Amino acid sequence: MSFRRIWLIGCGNMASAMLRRWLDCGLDPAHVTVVRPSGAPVAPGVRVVRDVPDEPAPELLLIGVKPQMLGDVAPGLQAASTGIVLSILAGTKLTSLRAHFPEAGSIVRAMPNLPVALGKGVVATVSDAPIAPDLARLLDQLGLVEHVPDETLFDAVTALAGSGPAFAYRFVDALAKGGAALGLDPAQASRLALATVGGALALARGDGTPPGELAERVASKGGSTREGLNVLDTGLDDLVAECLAAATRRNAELGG
Ligand SMILES: NC(=O)C1=CN([C@@H]2O[C@H](COP(=O)(O)OP(=O)(O)OC[C@H]3O[C@@H](n4cnc5c(N)ncnc54)[C@H](OP(=O)(O)O)[C@@H]3O)[C@@H](O)[C@H]2O)C=CC1
Ligand SMILES: O=C(O)[C@@H]1CCC=N1
Repeated sequence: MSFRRIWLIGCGNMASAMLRRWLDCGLDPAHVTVVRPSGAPVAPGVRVVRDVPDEPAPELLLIGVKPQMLGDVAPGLQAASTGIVLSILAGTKLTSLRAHFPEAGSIVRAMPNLPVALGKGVVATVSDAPIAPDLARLLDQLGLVEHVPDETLFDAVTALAGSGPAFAYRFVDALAKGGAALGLDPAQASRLALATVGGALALARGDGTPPGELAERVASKGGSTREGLNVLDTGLDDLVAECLAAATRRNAELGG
């Protein structure tokens, strides 16, 4: 048995990426209702409404609005939140979610990232009860699922995995810009950067060799890669650590 009634409250960049994957994996669109102020269509067969329907509560209620909106939307969701509440809100803790949804059967906090649209994302979870098998199946379809039982680490997980795609895209852009600065055609440099990083990650994933070791394999002794790595090694680790710390701090602020 899988869920027959799933409501998504908000369907922006992140929730729509999750829904896209679930529909691709065979979720019946007739089982899905999206509540969004714009009423913008989502996918064929998915009901989209502007207001919370006056109907029996869904089995799964996904909260996909911005964290700052939670206080506005929660009062209108009391009757709708008696099943499983799944929150993807950055920063927002289980205790806060429980306060907003006191009647929820269970509350699951998940932190997905955009590649879930292709089933190649990451979803970190923490919950106030064991995750129901039907929900676990849906989450598994999104990519790597990591349970993070210590919720105090969730802001850091959000920085690394939730925001991580943005940081990775910045690196790809920097590679392309660097190539263009050396005279390559910018469009060609972008293609080269994306294909190079995509291929490098595919190799790392398939190979099982730690990325640090793979980097050493590219850097032939006395060769040019070493010269480049020497430059990165003067500050990349510190810069990325600062980047994650800044994002982690902001997640904590968003949580109030
Ligand atoms: N973007 C990402 O990569 C990630 C985001 N998240 C989390 O996902 C959540 C959403 O982020 P994101 O998708 O980027 O944001 P978006 O701005 O893309 O989407 C926000 C959604 O909220 C909807 N909305 C606004 N007000 C209401 C309301 N009153 N009732 C119902 N829906 C409403 C909007 O509706 P409409 O479309 O009609 O305007 C929109 O669909 C955040 O909490 C964020 O922390 C987590 C991990 C990664
Ligand atoms: O930027 C944000 O607030 C959210 C959290 C993780 C990714 N996007």
